[in-house]
Amino acid sequence: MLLANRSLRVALPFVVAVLALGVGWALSVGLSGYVVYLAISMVTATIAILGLGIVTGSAGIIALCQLTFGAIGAWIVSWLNVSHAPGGFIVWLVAGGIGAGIAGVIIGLPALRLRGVNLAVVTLGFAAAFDVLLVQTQFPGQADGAQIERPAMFSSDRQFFFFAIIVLVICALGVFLLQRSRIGSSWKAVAFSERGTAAVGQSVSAAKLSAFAVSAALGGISGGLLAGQVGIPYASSFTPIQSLALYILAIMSGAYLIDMAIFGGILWVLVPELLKRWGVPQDWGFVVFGVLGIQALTSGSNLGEAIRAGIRKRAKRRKAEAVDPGSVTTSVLDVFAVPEAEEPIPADAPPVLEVRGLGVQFGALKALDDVSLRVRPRSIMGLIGPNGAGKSTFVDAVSGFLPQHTGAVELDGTDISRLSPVSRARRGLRRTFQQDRVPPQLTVEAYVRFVARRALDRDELADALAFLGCPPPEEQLANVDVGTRRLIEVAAAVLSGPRVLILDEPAAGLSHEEHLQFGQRLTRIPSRFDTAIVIIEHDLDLVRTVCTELTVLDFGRVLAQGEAGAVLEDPAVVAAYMGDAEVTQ
Ligand SMILES: Nc1ncnc2c1ncn2[C@@H]1O[C@H](COP(=O)(O)OP(=O)(O)OP(=O)(O)O)[C@@H](O)[C@H]1O
Repeated sequence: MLLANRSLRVALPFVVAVLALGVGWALSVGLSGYVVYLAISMVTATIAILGLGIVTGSAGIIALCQLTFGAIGAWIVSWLNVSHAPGGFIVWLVAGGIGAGIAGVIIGLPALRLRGVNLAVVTLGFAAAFDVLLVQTQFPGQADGAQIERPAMFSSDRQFFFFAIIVLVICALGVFLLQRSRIGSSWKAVAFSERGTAAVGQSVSAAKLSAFAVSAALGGISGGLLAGQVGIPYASSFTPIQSLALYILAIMSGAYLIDMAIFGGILWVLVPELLKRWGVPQDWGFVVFGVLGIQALTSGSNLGEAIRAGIRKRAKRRKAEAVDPGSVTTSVLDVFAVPEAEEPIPADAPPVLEVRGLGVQFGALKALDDVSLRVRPRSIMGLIGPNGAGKSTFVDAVSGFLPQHTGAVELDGTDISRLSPVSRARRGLRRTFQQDRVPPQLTVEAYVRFVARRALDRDELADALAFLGCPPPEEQLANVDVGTRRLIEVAAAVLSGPRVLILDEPAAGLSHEEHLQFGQRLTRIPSRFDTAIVIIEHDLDLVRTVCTELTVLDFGRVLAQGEAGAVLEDPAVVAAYMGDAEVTQ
């Protein structure tokens, strides 16, 4: 049954693709000549919007030059056409996509450093500059009236429409599969938190540049198709203002969702066409798109998300009515029956993490001063201290987010002090954050697989989720409360098989009951998953229950260190905590 479900899930996109081809063919035969021409425009716009859906919708990067990539694709197709390059239109179209993809990487390079308005200016500036260049130099063959040769099998408008549908289906299927891959998860992760992305071993630059490349390649394919549609492309089809309007359509519709990209493509053609029929100048279409964009930006959501949220809400209500409340408790209790491979660690085993003389200075403030500690394999060390003691600074420095630190950090005897956060994470030093860094656009399963960075079978994944009291793999993270998301973050990090896992206040946001349960589960992680844990926690009850060893920081220095019980009774530690309102003794 499970196998049948899985096969169905794998086959479904391909079945939908074949059905879409069937519908496309029927439309190519059934629609009137004029509507067929409009429908080709709809398809080319949809492909460009699909690309925008990746860069803006998934990766959260502003890019206002999508039609410039279209112009690059059209230029390459025109040039190959006048050069009578071998392979014909289909090969030229692919070349246009690749050329635009390369341009996308080049334009994406500033995006590694720029954000928001600055990036908008750069991309719009590129669009404006390219537009001026195109108007001056024209497309190859434009002056001589050289028509672009369509593929022999798809030479009429009807046939070319079906060809455009085939291209759209291939692009949409590619985007669908990419969105569900590691690359797609990296786009959504980088949109939510760059630090969170780097901390799980994913290069932020690779995530951003791949989003730009794929998006621009789709823009190039769209432009190449448009060139084939019109025969002789003109710069007026690829102006910066049109790129802006397309961007607005993409954010308004939620174009990272394929159906909404198609909806955006339909609007792109339908609005000007309706205005034309009503005798209103077509440029008013930009005003309509502008109003829709303002509405989307002010509501903070998009049409696709709103529709899906409504559907999910109804499904959840129906599911809640059907669930037997007793069954949940049983599964949580079952988790504690899972046997663990307990191999004793020799007392003289070398530390997995050794920090020596760590120092961090912010201006005149010494946030960390000569901090040293050793974490033994499969141990749980608590890192505690009053507010502002330097705990989070310690985690940032050890995990590579504060490269200016002094002192040494060794993982399994290897000095990692000079490595980036990504490299440290890949070597098995994982961390979580005090703030929520779990991208809500992903499902629990997609997030866990992305963080784990290794092949996980479904049972292993479901087991670890249940072990930490997390929701099932198919649950959308947007539907999960922040406290539970922190647990999913821990489960995912644990499944990556880290040598050391540093948890920065992982129980924040959990109820008292969940807090206790979390503590119980935490004590079993080291032996079950063969990892050592360093936990920062304010709740000394939890610290007392789970930690074998403690390091206490105060004003950036180590105040006390050693066996947990003894450290908590140290008069200096008690004095440091006196009056700290957040501590519960
Ligand atoms: N980026 C920064 N620039 C300047 N000062 C900073 C910066 N980050 C932290 N600090 C300062 O360094 C000191 C240690 O801060 P840190 O956040 O590490 O403490 P903490 O023990 O984690 O506190 P809390 O328990 O409240 O999270 C504080 O005085 C803080 O104001």
